[in-house]
Amino acid sequence: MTKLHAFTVYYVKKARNHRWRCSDVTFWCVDEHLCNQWIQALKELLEMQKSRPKQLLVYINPYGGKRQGKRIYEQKVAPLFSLASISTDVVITEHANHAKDNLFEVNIYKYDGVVCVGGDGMFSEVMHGLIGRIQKDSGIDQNNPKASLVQCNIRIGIIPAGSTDCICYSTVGISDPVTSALHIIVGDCQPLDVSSVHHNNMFLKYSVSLLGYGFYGDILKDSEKKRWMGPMRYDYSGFKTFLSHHYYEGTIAYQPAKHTLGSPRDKDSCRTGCYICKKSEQQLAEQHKDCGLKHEEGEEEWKVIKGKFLAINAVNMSCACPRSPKGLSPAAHLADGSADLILVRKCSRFDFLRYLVRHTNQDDQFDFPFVDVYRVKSFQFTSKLSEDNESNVMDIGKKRFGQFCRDHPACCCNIVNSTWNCDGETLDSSAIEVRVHCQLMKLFARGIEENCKDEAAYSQNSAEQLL
Ligand SMILES: CCCCCCCCCCCCC/C=C/[C@@H](O)[C@H](COP(=O)(O)O)NC(=O)CCCCC
Ligand SMILES: Nc1ncnc2c1ncn2[C@@H]1O[C@H](COP(=O)(O)OP(=O)(O)O)[C@@H](O)[C@H]1O
Ligand SMILES: [Ca+2]
Repeated sequence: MTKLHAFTVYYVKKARNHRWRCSDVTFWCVDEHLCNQWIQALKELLEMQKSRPKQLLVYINPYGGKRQGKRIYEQKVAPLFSLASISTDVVITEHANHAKDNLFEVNIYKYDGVVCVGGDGMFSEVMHGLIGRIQKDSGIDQNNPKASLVQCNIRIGIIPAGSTDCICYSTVGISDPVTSALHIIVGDCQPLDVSSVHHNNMFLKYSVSLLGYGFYGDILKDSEKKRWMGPMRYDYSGFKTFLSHHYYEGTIAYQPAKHTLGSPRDKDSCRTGCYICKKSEQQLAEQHKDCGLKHEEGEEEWKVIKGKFLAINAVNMSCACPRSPKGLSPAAHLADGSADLILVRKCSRFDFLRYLVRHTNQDDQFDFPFVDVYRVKSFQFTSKLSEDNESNVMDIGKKRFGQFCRDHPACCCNIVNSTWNCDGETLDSSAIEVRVHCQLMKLFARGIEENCKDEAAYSQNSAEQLL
């Protein structure tokens, strides 16, 4: 009998709904020399793909979402990394801020990327560690709201194992650990806008997805006490917050994003290879070339809006997630240097419910007289309460009354502050200054791909990426 020689090629197979799977094909050959030539040629081809990571630093939050992070990583992700010859240093976090603090201590420059296994909160922690570390190493003071921050070129990979997983869903199109692991292995790169949040020249946080005051801030504050419920806590607190129907009075000042081509009411969404984000990338490169001539932001116009709001949401991306597959702002861009500022004014409970329901169907959620949306590059918010406090017109009795009303479910009074929800973390201050930093960081992702039209297209694409 003739002796057969063989080698197996592992590759990415694209399935429905942006899901990727690892598949394999084995080649048989009678000629051993020919077989080895094939193996050598394939290895050389893979070696030429410089964007593929070889060494990764992995942080796992064992308590995120349904507490499955460790199992998901060990069973679904680690075997794929090992198949792709990626070496890893794995840290299972022991407390909040473990990953962030660790990123200030380790030699991050020896890694091709950092992977976080968890939800948006865990991603936020890793992002703060990386961006903070790069600024520290570059001598940039994060407390200066006008500082030009240094871009972070170490990519972050997200293995979704949290409660909302909006950043993963909005950049990949699905919350699926295997799909995300494969995007990391093939070395995808998706730049991402990051907003910096300051209060009185003091750095508070960075945000990449939702910065929400009012409705989403109140949901988060209430849901933190119910962490034991897992992802369901958001449904419980969402329902409770909807019933409480609190509105908040305040002033917003914003600078429109004039540099970008799109608008929040566009019908087209940001997709892989988005030309609007590419244009912003070119503008950024030009700005870096002649940084001395950079337009001073302070000189550009500010628009001011005062009012009573049920929700103030600033989103750097669509914020699509399994709860709302089109997101809070379906036409927001991942990397155009702008955020969409959504103002939901005081309205009836019924109208607010109609607004919320439109996040789950095809109808336009901005087509309401009480909803306004602006594409901005920076904004500031001051609540009526802090304005009053500053001008000393607030007496202690009024403050006490505020506390009383907040705890009273039937009362929608407006003399207490809400909390800012910053990518799932609460902020201590209600008065904030926000500035969008175009493409400050990068993810192992490629944005959401246009849907394949038919089965033939699936099989055509399937052999595209070898592992
Ligand atoms: C009548 C049905 C109405 C349903 C409306 C649903 C609209 C949902 C929009 C959700 C936007 C989510 C934006 C992302 C926020 C996350 O950063 C944050 C933290 O995530 P994680 O760390 O993974 O827990 N999640 C939230 O703030 C939860 C919002 C829940 C809203 C119900
Ligand atoms: N070992 C740990 N124990 C407690 N909290 C942690 C731990 N590791 C990370 N965290 C914190 O948990 C928070 C939520 O994590 P995340 O993974 O986003 O889960 P979820 O999506 O369920 O909120 C993050 O802000 C992170 O700082
Ligand atoms: Ca953006």
